[in-house]
Amino acid sequence: MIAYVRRAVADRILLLRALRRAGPALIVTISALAVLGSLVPAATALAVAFLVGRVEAATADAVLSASVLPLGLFAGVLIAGQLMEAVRSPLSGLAKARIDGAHRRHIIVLTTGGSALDALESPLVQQLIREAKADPDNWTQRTPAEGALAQLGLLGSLVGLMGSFAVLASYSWWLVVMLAVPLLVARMLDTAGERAGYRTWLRGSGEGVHAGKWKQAIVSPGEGKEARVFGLGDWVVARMQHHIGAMFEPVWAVHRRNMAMRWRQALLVAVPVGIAFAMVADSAASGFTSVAVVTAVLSAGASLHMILDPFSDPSIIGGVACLRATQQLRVELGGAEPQASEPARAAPSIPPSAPLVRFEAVSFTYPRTGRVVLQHVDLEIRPGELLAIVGLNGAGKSTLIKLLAGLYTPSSGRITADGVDLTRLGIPAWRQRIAVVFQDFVRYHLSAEDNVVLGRPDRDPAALDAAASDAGLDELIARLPDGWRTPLARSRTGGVDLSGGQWQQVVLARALYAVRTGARLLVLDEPTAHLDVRTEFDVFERLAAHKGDASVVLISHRLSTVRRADRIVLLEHGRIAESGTHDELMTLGGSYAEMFQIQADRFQRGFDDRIEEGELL
Ligand SMILES: Nc1ncnc2c1ncn2[C@@H]1O[C@H](COP(=O)(O)OP(=O)(O)OP(=O)(O)O)[C@@H](O)[C@H]1O
Repeated sequence: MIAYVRRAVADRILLLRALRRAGPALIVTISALAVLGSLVPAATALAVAFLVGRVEAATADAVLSASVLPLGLFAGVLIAGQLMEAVRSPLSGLAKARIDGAHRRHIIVLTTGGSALDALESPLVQQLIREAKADPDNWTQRTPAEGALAQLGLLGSLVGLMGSFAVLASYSWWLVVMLAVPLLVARMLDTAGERAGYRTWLRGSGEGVHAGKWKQAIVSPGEGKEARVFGLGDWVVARMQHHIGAMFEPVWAVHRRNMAMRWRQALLVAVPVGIAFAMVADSAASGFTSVAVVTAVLSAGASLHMILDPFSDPSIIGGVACLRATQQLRVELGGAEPQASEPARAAPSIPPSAPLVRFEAVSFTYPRTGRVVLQHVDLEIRPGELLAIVGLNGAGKSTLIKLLAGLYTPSSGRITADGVDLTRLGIPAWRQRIAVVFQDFVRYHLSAEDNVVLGRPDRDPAALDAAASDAGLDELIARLPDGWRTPLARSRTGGVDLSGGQWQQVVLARALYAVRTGARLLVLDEPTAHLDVRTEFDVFERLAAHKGDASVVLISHRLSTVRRADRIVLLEHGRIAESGTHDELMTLGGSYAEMFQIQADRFQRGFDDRIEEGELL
């Protein structure tokens, strides 16, 4: 019981703290309106009693004149109630936008801050993000603002409750106990039912994720293509319905059970109210109580039901769940309370030149897998060099890049830049120094300019044009209907769709723009996989010509392209098997030489020169 009360108090405090984000003036105004609004039922009861009393006391020909004042008061109370509600509604909307907006920003900062990628892959973290994101997918979810404002309404209700109790107590204190206790118990039962519904939804919310994926498979232009070509429409809809059913059937079952059990609450409310009203009426009939007092008591008793309604408000349950999930998410993602505006933490500064990067005995295992992907990797990326990393599928090339980008930390060993461990350097500072193009880069539905600049501070138009020209993107930009401002998605007004190769040019320009605006280590994970051999070669030449003094790490499956790199590293089963220039590796006659020969033969026979797993003897 003590634990229950303690938790209930903690929940209330959590909700009240969320209110701070709306600003004090707004909250004070909404609170005042809530308190005044909740006094309306008690004031109405008193006005009715006043009216009845005046009518009762008046002679037959003076009834009308005696009614004018109480009727005016009655109307005034009703109109004031309506006006307060009319003002409260938009103010609550404003508070909701402020509170939920700040909360969403908090979640974004939390999930994008630090090197949270490994944590983001955890099913628990994904579940917490779904709960905490304050962006309801369906009717069962609530936001912190909805909970916090409902909590405020509840405080108003408490004041209203006191008002109605005062009216009841003016007749008799036992009436207060007789009506209030069963009502509170009924509300507690309601709340327990609501909580059970919410918990059931939570357990099945993963099904909602699957349903969302199937929905996307139909409506998104990219995935929708396959659904149409293969005639998958009905099948996809059936899958979607299956998951929606799996999510909501148990929730409906709880709600059905809640409704079936509502007779308990009905009895709890109806029996004492019936008895109390009968006793008050009997007292009036016996002449012990005036009709006016009886009217006031009956009205106040009836209004209790209305006032107590918010006690089981699902918004409070949902809002608390959202905030609790946020607290847990913060713990899972590293504990510290992130501040978007917080200045980058003091870190050893790195010079504006290309860094000397060292992998020192780095081993890595993806969380929750147990499989070692990189084993004791010792690797140096020298300032200004063009280093190529090659290897068969699954050798660990992309993993090495993710470690370099600070998306994961080594399971053992360390990575240093100019002798400073990346973890000491601070990942945000390090990320300003490197630009990475991933194999599965994101095609943002933004303008061409935003796709290239992408989050780098201080937009530099000259660097933008220069990067486009370096990447061979300038001709395409000139042909776009609105130049740099054209959205790169046909689903956007005036937008266009680019081919796979054109997208790679955009992404290459993104990397070169980063180099022109401060990055000194450019990392490219198969940036040219969609390009034909000649175009890839051109891109590589451009890169070598325009990288300036930046270092470049390039992953490619096409050995004909990487042969011009300063150094080539062959990764095999997570270990560096060979390292040297193209000529050195060919002389060595190892796996690299064998792969190169196979690709060259294929190319001469008219095939693409990429090599896949299984082709090596
Ligand atoms: N997020 C992840 N969680 C668990 N395992 C992963 C994850 N990403 C990659 N792996 C595993 O790590 C191994 C190395 O993958 P990686 O993507 O680094 O290889 P790669 O050399 O880049 O391959 P490819 O040439 O096909 O891109 C693979 O066995 C892969 O299944």
